[in-house]
Amino acid sequence: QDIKVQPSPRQVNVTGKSMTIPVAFRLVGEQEANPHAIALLKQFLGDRLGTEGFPLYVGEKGDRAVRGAKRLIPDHPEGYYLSITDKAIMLAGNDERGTYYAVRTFMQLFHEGHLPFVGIQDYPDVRFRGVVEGFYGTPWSHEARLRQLQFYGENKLNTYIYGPKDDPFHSSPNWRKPYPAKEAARLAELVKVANENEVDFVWAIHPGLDIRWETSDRDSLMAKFEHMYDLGVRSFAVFFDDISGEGAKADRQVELLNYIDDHFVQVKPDVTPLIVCPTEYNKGWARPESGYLATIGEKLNPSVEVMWTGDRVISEITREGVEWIREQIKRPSYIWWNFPVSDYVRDHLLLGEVYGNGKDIAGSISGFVANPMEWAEASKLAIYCVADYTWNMQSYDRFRSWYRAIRAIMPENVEAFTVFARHNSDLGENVHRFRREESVEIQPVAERFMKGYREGHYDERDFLALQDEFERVAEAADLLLIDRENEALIEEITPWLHQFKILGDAGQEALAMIKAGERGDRELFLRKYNHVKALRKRSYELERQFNQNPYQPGVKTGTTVLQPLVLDVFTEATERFNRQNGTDLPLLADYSPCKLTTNVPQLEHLPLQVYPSRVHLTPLLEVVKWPAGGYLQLELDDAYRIPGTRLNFDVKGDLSWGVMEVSADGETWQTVTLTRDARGRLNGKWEDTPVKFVRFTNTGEGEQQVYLREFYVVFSL
Ligand SMILES: CCCCNC1=N[C@@H]2[C@@H](O)[C@H](O)[C@@H](CO)O[C@@H]2S1
Repeated sequence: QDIKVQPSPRQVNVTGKSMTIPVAFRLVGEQEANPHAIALLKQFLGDRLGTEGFPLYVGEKGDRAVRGAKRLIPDHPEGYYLSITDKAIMLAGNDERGTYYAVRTFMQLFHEGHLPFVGIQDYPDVRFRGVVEGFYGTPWSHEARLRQLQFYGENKLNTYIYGPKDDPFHSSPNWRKPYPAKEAARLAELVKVANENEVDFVWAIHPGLDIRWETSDRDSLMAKFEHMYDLGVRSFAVFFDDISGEGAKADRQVELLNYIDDHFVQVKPDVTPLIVCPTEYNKGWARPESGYLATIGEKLNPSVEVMWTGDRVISEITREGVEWIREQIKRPSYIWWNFPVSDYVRDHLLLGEVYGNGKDIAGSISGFVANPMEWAEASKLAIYCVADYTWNMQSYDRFRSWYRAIRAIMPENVEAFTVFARHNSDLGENVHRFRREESVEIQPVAERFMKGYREGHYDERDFLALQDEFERVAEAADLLLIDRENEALIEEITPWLHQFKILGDAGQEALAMIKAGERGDRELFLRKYNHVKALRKRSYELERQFNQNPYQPGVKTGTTVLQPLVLDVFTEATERFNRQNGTDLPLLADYSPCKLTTNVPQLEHLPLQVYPSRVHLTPLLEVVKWPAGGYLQLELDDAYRIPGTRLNFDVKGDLSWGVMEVSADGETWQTVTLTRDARGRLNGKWEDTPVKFVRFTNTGEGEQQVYLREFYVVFSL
């Protein structure tokens, strides 16, 4: 039978024969083998493991128990040789972690009472593989992290980087302080569980927002690392990302990092290489004239790992891209891949396939860690696929891996979760312009059907296929809402499941409008029309109630194909009904009363949040580089007696470099004085004249670096 092992092993030799599972195994090598591997084996085999029975040899290269396999063990970090014959079983690691991985693979070979006779030689493509908890938003809970570490052990991921932006002891101002006892105990427990799962727990510090380049702060940082070392941490990172000003200076950063490397990492016997997040962390932001990367490349100790997100903040990792950065930093880069992170599209779940990264990049990278969603369980889909991809790139198959991930995470509801994940994978319009495929199978059917329907002749088979898909959507939502196999996951995605149910119902009812219209059954048409409008309203109310946050509040699902299809069918059917019956049934308003124009590159595609009386700009997480002459303008669909504008550029110093203006016609502008309120936000008010345009311009001499925390216009009370 074909061997199903996750991640896909490199070299598998099957004989096609197998044996029934022995009732007892005689363990040989317990004293010398990796204790975590032995513990895992004991936990898995239970009382079948003892001093009698079928021989089971376990150990690392050089151990007596696996002496016979010496030249068969791959000479690669974390590599292993596994063999099952009618004589014995051999689990031989090239190092301690390799032995652990051999056990993990062995556990997956048990199948319906049989063990296949097989020889496996296996090792990972990428040295450091795993997850960086580096997103903005609610940090993962302690329980979620424990489940994650277990999941990484199961999937041969060896790295978890702890760096949640919103943890005050990771970032400013409390990075200087030790953790309080309760948090410290939890971190110590995470380190212990990480070790049991052969995962390096990397603790990251984010000092750049307020670090002073003096020995006092350097000593504070060293003391904090010692504190973390005492908690059991043996892997460390320093994040200099998303900062501006003093903390962003390359030579200062390098001086500090080399000091830490020389006086901490290199002197401790058991600390893994230091990892750094540079300030210029993607090619889009790299400024050769700044010399930042050149300084890193030339002066930073070669043993320090340098992270990189690719050509842009959110981007696919290509061979060309990693070879470019390797030239700059004079070492392989340690990839921080910003997927499935959704802190810039918080109303979406990213459950789609992992694709777009090169299969030929292993030679130019030292690490590959995924930055996940704040939804820990939902992120496992992508993390599973990243484990497969980074272990064995050449054999990676994006669909096979995704499908296996679904089976691993929701074994009792594979079909329902597949339907749900299929339609919750794209991000919608976003500031990074990063998009993912969604509803791939049904998309051509939807497109062909709408075209046919508009031209007056659609294919009934398409109609039925769409009806069937919407039925499956509704069914999947209900099946998953009552699922108990992974309650933590269901709890995370429940708002989206409710939205998904509404979508499934609305799709079926919109299609029923078509049939009622064709039959001239006015009463039935009106029933379906009213039902769809009611569903739409429920959907809006759900958006207002769940997942509220200052960035992208609400709950979006099926936004790329299914939602637009419901709207198109509803609109077309209603317009036809109105023409045939001389009625004026209103359509579903989906307009936006406001347009954004700007010449500030990072703001060009910023989505707007429209509320009944306000228009919000989506706040940005990153530093915005605002060039001289750069402007941001909101144009409303009409002139409103706007009572005011509020903006909150989180900058040190004043905003004298900028001016806020309003206009009724886009020709004559009047300046608005900005006053700062108690929370440091700037409010603009003007006398009571109609306004259609609001703009803010950098009228100063040079580029300004700001955090765009809040910019909204109130246009009716
Ligand atoms: C080289 C690695 C540094 C990456 N640092 C980043 N910081 C931000 C993260 O906290 C966010 O989650 C990510 C996505 O919005 O964007 C950037 S990516």
